[in-house]
Amino acid sequence: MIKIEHISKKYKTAENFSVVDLDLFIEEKEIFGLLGPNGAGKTTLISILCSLIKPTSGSFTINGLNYQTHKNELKQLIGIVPQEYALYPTLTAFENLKYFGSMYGLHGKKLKNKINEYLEILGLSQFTNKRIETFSGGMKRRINLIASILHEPKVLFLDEPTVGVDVQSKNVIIEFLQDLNKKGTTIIYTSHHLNEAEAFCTKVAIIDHGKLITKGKPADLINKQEGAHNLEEVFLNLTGKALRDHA
Ligand SMILES: Nc1ncnc2c1ncn2[C@@H]1O[C@H](COP(=O)(O)OP(=O)(O)OP(=O)(O)O)[C@@H](O)[C@H]1O
Repeated sequence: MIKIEHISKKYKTAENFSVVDLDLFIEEKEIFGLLGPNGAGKTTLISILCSLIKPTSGSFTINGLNYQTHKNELKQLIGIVPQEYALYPTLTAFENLKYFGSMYGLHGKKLKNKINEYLEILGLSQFTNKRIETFSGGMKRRINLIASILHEPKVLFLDEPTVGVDVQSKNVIIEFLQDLNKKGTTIIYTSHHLNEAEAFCTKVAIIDHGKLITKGKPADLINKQEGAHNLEEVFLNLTGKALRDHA
C-alpha cells in the first residue's frame, strides 16, 4: 500500500509549486489512475514516488518502506515505465532487455527464459534479434514495459503507457497489465485517455494545479457528479474547459 502525506514539490527554477500538500492512500492490488490536465503534476508525483526526484516537503511510504531509509529495498519493490523510451536504439530487443535485467541482478537461463516469455506474450518474439531503432512506437512501448517488470516488482508505475500507440498495441498493453494485476501487482498509471481509465482503473484520483480534486471508483465518481454519464464529463466538470497552455 502507498501512503502519501502532505507531499509538496517546487522545482528550483519554477515560480509555483507543481504538487501542493497532497495526501493520498493507494491500497494494494489496485489499478490506480492519476488523471489531470497538462501540467497538473502527475509526472512530478510519479517521479517522487519512484525516488527519481525529491519532494520539497512531506513524505511517503510504499508497503511500509520509507524512501529515505529503504532506498535499495524500494528499488527492488517497484518498477517504472517512463513516458520517454529508455532504450538503446542500436541494440536488439533481447540485448536491451538483458541489460535492464542485469541491472536488477538477473542473469543466465532464468533471465533469458523470462525475456522470451514476455516477448511472446506481448507479440514481439519474431523481433527478438532486431535493433530497437527499427521498431514502431507501439513496439518500443511494449519493450519499455518488459524492461520495467523483469525483476517482478510488486508495484508498477507507468507514465502514459499507451500514448502514441495504435489500438492493437494499446489493447495488448492493457490486457497484459490487467493480467499482471490479477497476479498481485499494484498498478499506478497516468493517462489522458479517460475512456481507457474508466474501463481499466479500479480507482482514480483527479489532480489539478498540483492539488487533489477528487478520488474514488470511476462508477462512484460518475454517480456523484450530477448530469455526468462518463469519467470524461466528471473530469471536465471538475477541471473546467480552459486550455492549459503555457511556455
Ligand atoms: N524540471 C522541471 N523544472 C521546472 N518546472 C517543471 C519541471 N518539470 C515539470 N515542471 C512544471 O511542473 C508542473 C507540473 O508538471 P508535470 O509534468 O508534473 O505535469 P503533468 O500532469 O505530468 O503534465 P502532462 O500531462 O503534460 O504530462 C508544470 O507546471 C510544469 O511546467
